[in-house]
Amino acid sequence: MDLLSITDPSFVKKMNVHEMEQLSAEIRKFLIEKLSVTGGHIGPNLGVVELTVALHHCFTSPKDKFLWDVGHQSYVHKILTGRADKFDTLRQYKGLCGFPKMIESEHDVWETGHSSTSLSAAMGMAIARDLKKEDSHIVPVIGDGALTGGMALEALNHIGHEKTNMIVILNDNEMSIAPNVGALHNMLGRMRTGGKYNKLKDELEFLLKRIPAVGGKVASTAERMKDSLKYMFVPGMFFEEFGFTYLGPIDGHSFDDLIKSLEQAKRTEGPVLVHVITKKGKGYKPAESDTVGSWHGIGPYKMETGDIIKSKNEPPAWSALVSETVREIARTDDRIVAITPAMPVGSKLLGFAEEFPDRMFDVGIAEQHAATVAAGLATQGMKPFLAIYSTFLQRAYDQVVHDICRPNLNVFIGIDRSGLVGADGETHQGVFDIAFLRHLPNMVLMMPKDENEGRHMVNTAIHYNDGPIAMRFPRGNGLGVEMDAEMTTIPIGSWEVLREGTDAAILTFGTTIPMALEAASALAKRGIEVKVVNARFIKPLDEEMLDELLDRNIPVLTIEEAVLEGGFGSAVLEYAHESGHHGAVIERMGIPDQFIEHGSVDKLLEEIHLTAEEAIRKITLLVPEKQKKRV
Ligand SMILES: Cc1ncc(C[n+]2csc(CCOP(=O)(O)OP(=O)(O)O)c2C)c(N)n1
Ligand SMILES: CC(=O)[C@@H](O)[C@H](O)COP(=O)(O)O
Ligand SMILES: [Mg+2]
Repeated sequence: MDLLSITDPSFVKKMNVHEMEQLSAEIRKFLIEKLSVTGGHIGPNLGVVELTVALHHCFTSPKDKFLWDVGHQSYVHKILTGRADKFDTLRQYKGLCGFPKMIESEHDVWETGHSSTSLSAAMGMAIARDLKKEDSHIVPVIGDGALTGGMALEALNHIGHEKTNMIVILNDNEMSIAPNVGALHNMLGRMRTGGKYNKLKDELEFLLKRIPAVGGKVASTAERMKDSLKYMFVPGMFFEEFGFTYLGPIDGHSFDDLIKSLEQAKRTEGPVLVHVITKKGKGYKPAESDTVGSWHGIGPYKMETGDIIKSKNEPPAWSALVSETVREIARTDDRIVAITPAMPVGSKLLGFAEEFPDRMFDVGIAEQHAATVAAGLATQGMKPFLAIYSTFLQRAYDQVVHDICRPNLNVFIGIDRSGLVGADGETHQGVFDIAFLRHLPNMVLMMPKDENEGRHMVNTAIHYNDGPIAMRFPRGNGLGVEMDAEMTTIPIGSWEVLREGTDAAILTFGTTIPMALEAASALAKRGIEVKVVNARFIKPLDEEMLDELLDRNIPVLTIEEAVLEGGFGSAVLEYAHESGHHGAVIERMGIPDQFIEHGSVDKLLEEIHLTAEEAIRKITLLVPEKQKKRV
């Protein structure tokens, strides 16, 4: 069928198994073709084609509510709900979002992007349904990786206690981004093979009943022992213990299995968990054979070969630069321990893990746990390196406050993907970390201007022993600058003058430095001399340099690729006020008070006027006498 002609998913309900198999083949082909051009989360989506088709066959969306945990695997759902025609714009500016988006469709009932929220939201919807005496199925789909998120456990605990009608689909493909980790994962592994338990039980009963006279009695005892037998083979029946009816494990690519189990789940009172076994990347060899996690989320690729299309000799990715520098220092400093909450691939920690297998911990999707493990390590004189995306650090805010800053522990937080990340959009922009870290006592927060300064900053952080220190760095590659042979340390709280000027000053750091220098050189052509300062320490400020600037009463423009509210510019305003510079002329540029959607970073910067042109405009207005002289 023509996927582009789909307007709503009701057609799936009338399909037989053969037709659904055909539809699945077409969807797979469509995804492989489209994503070879746009990039995206190809692996997760190829793994849930049959599952998603079966869900739309057995349930009636949006009356029945599908919640896609993390949401990166919702492309098939988007195709079946009339959005196939938008896939050429996937994750692009004003295009199709890569995650569920209520504004796109009534079939997207819950927005995700951050992991492990679906069960809690589903519980909220189920409680509302029951209070309003409505009749619908609430069907969260959660992956084995997302299940390692603490919120999921909190939700299981509540749902099982309330015995709320809900059908949880556990999409188990043994992968998080990288191979999944943890005791939960191991337990699921035993459950996956647990299917043998049922066969073993039948064989045992059959044999026992053949023993003349006593056999029957023994068989019935064995029947009574069934649960303990089950306990022997299916560890703890974890979900049943939580009050769920456990169905599975079933083949997530077999419509017979899927439909039988989903229909049984619909007839079952109380919370049900259907354990569905799928293969990530199913149907596309390069993705299906991926055991590392490279095909979880990917850029454009050559469809025929699976070769990733990448521009040649790029400078190193920031994540690799930071993690490899930590690895280099770790060779002579055995205090260093690296911790990642399920992002070993994105944080480029596989090399560190290979060289120091005892000193790298992937704790699963458990940012709160990761932060407090780091704190615990620091109490014992170790030097933990918490490698974490800015957006996911939001999950561990209280642990940073309560367990790291308050006791003033020597934790080094590498805040990756700081600033706009682009295609992942609203849920992933790393723009809040300055605002939620700057106000924490004892916290040092810095951002390097390029990868050479980044190496010196990592070295500074490792050798800083006066409490928590965080270095934020962007998604993507460095500037390709020359690297110093030797690593040094940078004095904490010291800024750097990049360009002299007497008419105005721009204070900025990291990714917005090139734009500031561009603005300054354009203004110089108009006779306006602008000082550009690398304000590489967001906390503490370089008060000496700031005093010198403010004492000269020259206008100051702060620029940051982070939210304005409570950001670096706010810190400068606060300082000017508190230091008695009440007449200071200070303007700010940064992320406005709104969520920034998906699109290329350049396009997003343009949309929010975080550009050299805007800096020029603001500075020109700030130095009117120079402007008049021009006329
Ligand atoms: C709070 C949070 N931490 C980390 C991530 C990054 N992340 C996105 S998908 C993913 C793995 C999810 O694994 P699973 O739920 O099993 O889904 P699958 O990709 O296997 O379908 C991770 C760690 C995230 N989205 N949210
Ligand atoms: C869905 C999710 O949260 C991750 O897959 C995320 O998209 C990874 O981001 P990077 O591509 O920046 O590593
Ligand atoms: Mg998984």
